[in-house]
Amino acid sequence: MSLPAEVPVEAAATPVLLEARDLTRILPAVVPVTLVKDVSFKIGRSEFVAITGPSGSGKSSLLYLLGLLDRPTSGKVFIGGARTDDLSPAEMAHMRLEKLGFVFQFHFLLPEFTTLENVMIPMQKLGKLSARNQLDHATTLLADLGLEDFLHRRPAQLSGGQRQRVAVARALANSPDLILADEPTGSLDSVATEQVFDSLRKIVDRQKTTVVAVTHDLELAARMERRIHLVDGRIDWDRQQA
Ligand SMILES: Nc1ncnc2c1ncn2[C@@H]1O[C@H](COP(=O)(O)OP(=O)(O)OP(=O)(O)O)[C@@H](O)[C@H]1O
Repeated sequence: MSLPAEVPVEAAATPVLLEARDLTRILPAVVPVTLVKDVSFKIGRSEFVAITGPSGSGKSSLLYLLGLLDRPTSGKVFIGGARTDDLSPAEMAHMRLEKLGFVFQFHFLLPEFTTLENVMIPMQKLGKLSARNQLDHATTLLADLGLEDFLHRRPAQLSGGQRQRVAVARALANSPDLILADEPTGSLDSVATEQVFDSLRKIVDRQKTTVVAVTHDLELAARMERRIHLVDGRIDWDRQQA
């Protein structure tokens, strides 16, 4: 069943953390390519939101705009009520480091570093914690995700699911308000998918972090509280789920 475009969801019960306002992204070319068109929504704190849609519908492009990895052609992204369109590239990078965490389909862990070191890297970059506290925080995050026995292993010595959970821990390193995940379970088997999904669920429930995840897995999408469905770069529908 297809609902009319941009069905409004109920007013968010929690304060708005992320707002997309009339986002459009067009790639300039001889024949311009529209990746995202007139997308608007508000996402509250500690919401767990799936972005779904057919291949090529603009899911990743939208996530890059929300994550300040790309700039819209028109429209704005607000994070914590603050506009982001007037930020310099350096300010955008700082906001990504401080407020956002990213999980991609492939883990992008640094192969020469251990699990602990990979999780500590974003903390070192932000420079807010002492070395001792970085170590303690990374150890706690990894233990929370069931990885306490793998702290000193390198990525090649871990399973796919373990690697992806390390990537989730790394995304949490600087206690972000928002985790953006692009097909976080896309390269995993069903057991590892379940483990990674549980990790994300824990983050939402325990730490009240907002998670927005692009997924092709409709069974997983059905287990998130809200689903935004894209078709041809536009919101086809946006629904709260039981
Ligand atoms: N650099 C680019 N140049 C030309 N077209 C592009 C570029 N990047 C994306 N596109 C096109 O924009 C559209 C949206 O791409 P996007 O990757 O956001 O879709 P998606 O929904 O994430 O797809 P998938 O589910 O297959 O990953 C697609 O038609 C894609 O081919």
